[in-house]
Amino acid sequence: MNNLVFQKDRELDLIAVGRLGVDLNANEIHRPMEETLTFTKYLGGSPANIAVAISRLGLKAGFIGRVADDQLGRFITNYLKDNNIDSSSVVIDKSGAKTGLAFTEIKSPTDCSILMYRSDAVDLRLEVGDIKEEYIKNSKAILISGTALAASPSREACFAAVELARKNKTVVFFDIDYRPYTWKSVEETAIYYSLLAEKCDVIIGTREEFDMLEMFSNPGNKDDFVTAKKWFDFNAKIMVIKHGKEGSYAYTLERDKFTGSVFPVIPVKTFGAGDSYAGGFIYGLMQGYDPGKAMEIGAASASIVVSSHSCSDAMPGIDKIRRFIDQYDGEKAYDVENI
Ligand SMILES: Nc1ncnc2c1ncn2[C@@H]1O[C@H](COP(=O)(O)OP(=O)(O)O)[C@@H](O)[C@H]1O
Ligand SMILES: O=C(O)C[C@@H](O)[C@H](O)C(=O)COP(=O)(O)O
Repeated sequence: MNNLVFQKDRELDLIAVGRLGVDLNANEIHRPMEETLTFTKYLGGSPANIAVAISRLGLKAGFIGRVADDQLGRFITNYLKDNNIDSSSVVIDKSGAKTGLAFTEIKSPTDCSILMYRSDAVDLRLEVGDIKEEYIKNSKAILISGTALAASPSREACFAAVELARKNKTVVFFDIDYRPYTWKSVEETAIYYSLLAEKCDVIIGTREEFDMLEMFSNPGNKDDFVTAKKWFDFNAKIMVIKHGKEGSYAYTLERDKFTGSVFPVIPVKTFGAGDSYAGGFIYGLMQGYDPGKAMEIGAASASIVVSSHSCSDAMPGIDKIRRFIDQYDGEKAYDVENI
């Protein structure tokens, strides 16, 4: 059981809001990108990955975002449709703005990096007019991915989506997803993130992300409980603070603390952990599980995804997650294709 109230009789379970992008993951792994010859193209963008996770877990996901009116935009919308994600609120942008690209470098299981191409990124063209109350009213929850706050008009569109969600009792999840290169300054980031966080029901972020968020209100704080309490004084009901492969903690408004399990693996690459974790965790909460059990599903999903080449395409269904938990046998490399 958990303290969230999801409205019944809504067609959609979760609407993700924000970035639809493309990941280009190096095929020749364990090499620097300078020497990479070929890449595989996948759907990318943190909220897009989470929408795929939710859909693979058997819930009905929708998306609010903008895609370019070109081949990559069509690749993205086709991928959403093929994955049973409602794309009726994905707007085809005619301004000439381009899809954000994430080139990934996999030098070793722990040394990975992302080279982003995001000038005039189309996802940040999302407008308030793209946010339809009827759509949000028809979903049990929405998820805002923090990068969508980096610039106008996408920033205002996110605030509008959250206001409409609150008005219609649609639960608001906020995944901080802080990508420094998208922002002008850390001060600007902290201010807008904090303003949005005040309005959200569940906030998910890493310890470092909360350090950024609290740079004015709690400078130097490293205590997760102090962080959680700050947001409980606004609207938060569940707070999740992640500590990489050390695991994660959830705090509830009722002052319960849950320690998330972690299934350490020797990964193929490090990225994709946060998105798969968020997808599994949200799924668990929507099943009515307590935060501890929901975090276990998120952690197992993350272990599967970091053991795979892609983020979106590797998102597992619940049976695969359960089989992984059953077969888990300590920190080693897992052939997750065959679980
Ligand atoms: N190498 C790993 N092996 C197994 N699980 C991992 C690994 N790295 C991360 N995870 C899982 O993914 C969760 C989220 O990872 P984290 O790195 O904190 O997120 P982010 O990708 O947003 O920085 C962790 O709490 C943990 O459960
Ligand atoms: O979010 C992006 O634009 C890139 C993602 O698709 C990428 O694969 C990634 O960085 C995943 O994020 P994480 O789950 O927080 O590691």
